[in-house]
Amino acid sequence: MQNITAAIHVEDVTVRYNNGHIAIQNVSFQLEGGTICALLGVNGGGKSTLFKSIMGLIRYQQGNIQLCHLPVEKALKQNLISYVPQSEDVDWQFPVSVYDVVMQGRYGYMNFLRIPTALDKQKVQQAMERVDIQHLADRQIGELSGGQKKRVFLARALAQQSKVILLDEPFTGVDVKTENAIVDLLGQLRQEGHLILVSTHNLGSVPDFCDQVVMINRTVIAAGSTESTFNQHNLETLFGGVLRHVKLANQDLHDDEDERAVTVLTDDERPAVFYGQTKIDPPAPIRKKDKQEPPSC
Ligand SMILES: Nc1ncnc2c1ncn2[C@@H]1O[C@H](COP(=O)(O)OP(=O)(O)OP(=O)(O)O)[C@@H](O)[C@H]1O
Repeated sequence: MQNITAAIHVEDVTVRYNNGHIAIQNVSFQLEGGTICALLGVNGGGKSTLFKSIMGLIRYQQGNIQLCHLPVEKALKQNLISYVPQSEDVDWQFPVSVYDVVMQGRYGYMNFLRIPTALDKQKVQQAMERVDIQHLADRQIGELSGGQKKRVFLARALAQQSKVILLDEPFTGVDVKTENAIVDLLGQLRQEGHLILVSTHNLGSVPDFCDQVVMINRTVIAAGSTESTFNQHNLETLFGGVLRHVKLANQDLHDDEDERAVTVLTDDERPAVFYGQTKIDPPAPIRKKDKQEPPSC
């Protein structure tokens, strides 16, 4: 157990659901510890399916997955991997307290009677404090806000002390403060040698906190360091269009010379600005007295 290092090896994995739909096909990539990797893709691109395959929750028809250089089943038994699911995948009506949910992270260390030891209680307390939810310990999970629920599941992952952490859209529905707190926490976990795979639709923050990127649309479109992979070509291939105002690893993608996505329609003195099909807040109207007169000669 001492020499085990965080790693995910996915090799040529294909998942076909019972209705015949192939959700992911020939997916391959490798990640090592001390890394935060963004998993990016369109809705329905196969991100959750990939997470569930890595967690051993669904079967794949082809290929192989190894966690920390072990078969998935063994890695799960050794508590080497934890999973923060999408909110939609959780039954919030289930009558269980915040403390109990975080304690679930310790189940793998208990025998079948599931009686927590002093160490289990200590780890749960520490995990709740680390994400600042200790004051919510006795609350029912279903009573919490979206951001609080996310933090509860993060605390469960922390209590589990796993080497690999999968997070399925942790930033959906959370405020900026909570998002920043989660990003800070992930940075600390990376420093501690954990491997974090995080799916997100929040492209703007990817270069700020992720050092690796895997782009998936049924199969892997691109994978590698953020610097070499999170670029305009790959993003446009992945999302099938023109992207604007996304901060790339080394530069800003915005380019006013590119007329494909930005249309400025002059409406009297108040221009309307569109990014693709989306109208954004127009700039302040140009007041006549602000207008510069051409220099007189
Ligand atoms: N249980 C299922 N049975 C059949 N098809 C499924 C099942 N779950 C997902 N799918 C299909 O597999 C594809 C991939 O779904 P998945 O949930 O993995 O995508 P995703 O990338 O996580 O999407 P999102 O960004 O919307 O969460 C989709 O076309 C979806 O409709």
